[in-house]
Amino acid sequence: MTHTPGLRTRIKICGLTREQDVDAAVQAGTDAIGLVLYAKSPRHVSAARAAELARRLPPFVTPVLLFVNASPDEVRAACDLIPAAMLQFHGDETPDECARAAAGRPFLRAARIPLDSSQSFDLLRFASDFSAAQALLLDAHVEGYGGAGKAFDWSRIPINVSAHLVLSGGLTPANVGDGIARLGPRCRTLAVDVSSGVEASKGIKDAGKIEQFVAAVRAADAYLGSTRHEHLL
Ligand SMILES: O=C(O)c1ccccc1NCC(=O)[C@H](O)[C@H](O)COP(=O)(O)O
Repeated sequence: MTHTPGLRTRIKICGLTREQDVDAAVQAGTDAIGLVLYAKSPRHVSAARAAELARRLPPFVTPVLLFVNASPDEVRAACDLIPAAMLQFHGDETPDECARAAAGRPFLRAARIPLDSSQSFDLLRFASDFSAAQALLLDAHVEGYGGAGKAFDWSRIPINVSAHLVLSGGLTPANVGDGIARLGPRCRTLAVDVSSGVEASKGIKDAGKIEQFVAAVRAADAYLGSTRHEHLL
């Protein structure tokens, strides 16, 4: 199975810190929001604050708790406050460390693709190592681990990744459609994840940009769906 144009591309908005931004993301029709539980991030929220924000979510919008090299105890304590959460491991965690910290909960594993194309990255090997992950989140390898608004070279993704992928890193309303068109056919299902591209400043989202981002994803899905129908005629 690949991410055929009939499938809706799922949308995650990451790095929310304010109630009005959670409401804007929900209102725009996103599928998930990311809450950064990494103390060094400018978008950091405490587990208690993440729980407050997650409480605003209606059913079927998933809170995703983002960790960087956190201990299993830290992860468990946050999950106790937000039992419906999915997890995102965005640091240097090994497959065993992810499994131990997740303790059976669904998780995303960030694959940090080097910006310098002379540095190799074996995504197929990574996918095999992290086969317990529900999806691989593709991001640029940046200082500070993520949320830098930098896009990696999408042509580095192999043609056939038999994994569920989340494309992230430097997405904006202007380039997300191109990303969907290029990566959708290479994976099982595709979601997109954005932080900087819908912000007014770090941790402060812009409701208008969120709307534009969601509209661009929907337009790409509709366009790809219609071109597929043309092929079938
Ligand atoms: O947002 C952060 O500050 C952050 C810090 C450390 C690890 C990950 C972080 N964010 C990850 C994300 O927001 C997204 O998953 C992804 O990196 C997209 O970010 P952006 O390029 O800013 O759209």
